Amino acid sequence: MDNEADVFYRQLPKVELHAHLNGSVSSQTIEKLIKRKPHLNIEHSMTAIGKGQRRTLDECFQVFKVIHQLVDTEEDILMVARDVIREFAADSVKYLELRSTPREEKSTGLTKKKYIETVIRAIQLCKNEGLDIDVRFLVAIDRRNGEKVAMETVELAEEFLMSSDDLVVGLDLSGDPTVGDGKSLLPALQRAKNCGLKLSLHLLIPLNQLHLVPSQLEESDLLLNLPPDRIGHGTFLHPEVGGSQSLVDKVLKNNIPLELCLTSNIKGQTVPCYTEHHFKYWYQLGHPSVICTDDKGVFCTDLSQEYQLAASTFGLSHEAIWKLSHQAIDCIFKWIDLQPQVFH
Ligand SMILES: CC(C)=CCNc1ncnc2c1ncn2[C@@H]1O[C@H](COP(=O)(O)O)[C@@H](O)[C@H]1O
Repeated sequence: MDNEADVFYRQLPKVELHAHLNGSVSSQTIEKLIKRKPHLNIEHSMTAIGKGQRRTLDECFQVFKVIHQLVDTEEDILMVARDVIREFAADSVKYLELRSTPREEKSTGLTKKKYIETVIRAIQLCKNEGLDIDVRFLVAIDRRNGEKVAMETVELAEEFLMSSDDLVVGLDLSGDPTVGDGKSLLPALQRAKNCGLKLSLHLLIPLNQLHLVPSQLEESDLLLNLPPDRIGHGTFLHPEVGGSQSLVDKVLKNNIPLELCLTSNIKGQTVPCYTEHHFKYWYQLGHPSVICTDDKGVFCTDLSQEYQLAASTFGLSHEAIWKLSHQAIDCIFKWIDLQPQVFH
């Protein structure tokens, strides 16, 4: 990215609302982690999906397991979070919401509480460095871990909502969509909502699952009834891709912004190609659709590149892209009390 058009995307003030911490680790940081843990015999090819490559959903989730092996101490989390924040700042991201699943690692003494505290410390250190970026945190629930862990995670998030000086703003529901039962997580999500945590929920079904698993459509319907404050991916909501008009109507009625991650969906094969990405459907409806990276490290991308891809795929002018990035800013004012001048 270095010609005049690229500079436009690079300099565009952007908002990143959907970034999983451990999926956002750059190759430079992975190199540092590999050096710290040579005994794991992890190669860089095991932690990223390169240009033109695609993986099954299951293979994508295996990649996260490899990265988790590399990031298992407080020091690792601190380094990873600081590097990720600096990289987003260097890409002119002015507001970043990181999300991450607190993990316990008995062998290193890491607890879920220390995990969250460490991410918060990284955010504060970056603030002290004077980086031009406002960073907030969503505590994530991995649906694989079931309802008990989900409820414990909500309780932990609730504690930090009170004590983190507005840095912890909400809760994310993520993880392999083919695993676990979203319905059983409803009480935890409802509790989160009741205590003032904002909810961003992954509604993501792989293409090859469509029509085969009606329970997943039912699950999405139930999750939409909460309703969430934002939707991650929303890959199958509209009727043309196996969803339904009633799902679409719920999203429209509640004006729930969508976090859309183009390259992630192509490389993870939940969408067949860029031109068929559901961005087009929601954008044409004029619905708040926020371009995001999902896992910039794993999918070898960044937010500038994702905006540029949206523009070239769907024929958007610089003016339209500017409006799109502004619409993303509007989405966050509903969540937090931010000074608008941050973006000027
Ligand atoms: C192909 C593909 C992975 C598509 C969509 N992307 C995702 N969908 C659902 N959960 C995710 C996705 N990307 C990352 N995650 C969640 O984020 C975790 C990694 O970040 P962290 O450890 O929470 O900091 C993964 O283990 C997974 O639970």
